[in-house]
Amino acid sequence: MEHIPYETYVQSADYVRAQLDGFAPEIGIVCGSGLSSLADTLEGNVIVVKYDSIPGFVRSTVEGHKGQLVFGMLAGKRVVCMQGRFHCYEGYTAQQATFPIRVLHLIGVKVLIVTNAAGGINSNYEVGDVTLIADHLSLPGIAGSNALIGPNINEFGLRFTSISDIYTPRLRRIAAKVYLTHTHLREEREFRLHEGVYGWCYGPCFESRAELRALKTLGADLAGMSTVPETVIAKHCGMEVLAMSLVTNKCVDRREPDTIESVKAEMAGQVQEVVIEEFPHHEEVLAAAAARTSDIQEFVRCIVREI
Ligand SMILES: O=P(O)(O)O[C@@H]1C[C@H](O)[C@@H](CO)O1
Ligand code: HPA
Repeated sequence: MEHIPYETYVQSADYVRAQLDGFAPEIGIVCGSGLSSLADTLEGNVIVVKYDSIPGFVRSTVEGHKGQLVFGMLAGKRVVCMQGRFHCYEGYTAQQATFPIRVLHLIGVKVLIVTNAAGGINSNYEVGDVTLIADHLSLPGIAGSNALIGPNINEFGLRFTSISDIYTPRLRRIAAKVYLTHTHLREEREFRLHEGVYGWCYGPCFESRAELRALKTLGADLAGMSTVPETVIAKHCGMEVLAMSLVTNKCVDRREPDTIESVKAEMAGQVQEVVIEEFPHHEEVLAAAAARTSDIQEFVRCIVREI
């Protein structure tokens, strides 16, 4: 794996800063699949910097991820939105995928809000619900895919970083309070908020039934293909982190019916019940995100106001 040296991040940050005419964002927002329009709500003198112009940035290859940084004001705060993120399943190393996060840190971002689309493993979760991420389960991380692998860059943080409080309690409390005090979000818009554990899966396959059962047993409420490398890198360089998932589909973890038993029953002339199950696909993810995008925009705007 090729190590990205500190100087490359600095060069990239210098380039981005030079486009900003003195604007210094304090809050960064990563827009998940289908949630790019969060950036459309920025106000003031909005500045757009395309990823393909920034040294060190790779290319966004996934539909629903535009590939640009958008700078502007949100609820009175200076903000930068990542309209599109990089995923390891696109063939990028965790360091390449998280490169922008360190660049945001270098240009002054102190708080990172990460959004994503995820599958609901927890059977109480419905499509359209939002979950504050309280913790994550990173099987790839445990097994050796961690964005911090390689020489430590001391300028960013410690070799051994505790991630016990990676999802900053102060920010989760703000988000919870916003939710509980904005009755119209809960009542008129039927916006349900949970708090749960995000299970990072490498992708790009959606998970098998057995994998989902294993994730559930291990304590994951959600399955997703992003976020964890970004939040680990953000924590390493001292940012406060708030992460939330939009549940875009329900995960099917039911066992496959036993083929031998069903063929036996068929041969004995018994009529078989046909169970039609909906498996996830990316179009469904984008559609579910589009349906909730304005509520999430409002939720994030209210949170940003309180930070
Ligand atoms: O970037 P996020 O995590 O929001 O996107 C999810 C995971 C895959 O990229 C995609 C699957 O539909 O949505
Ligand atoms: N699994 C993994 N990632 C996802 C899913 C899912 O079901 N839905 C959206 N992103």
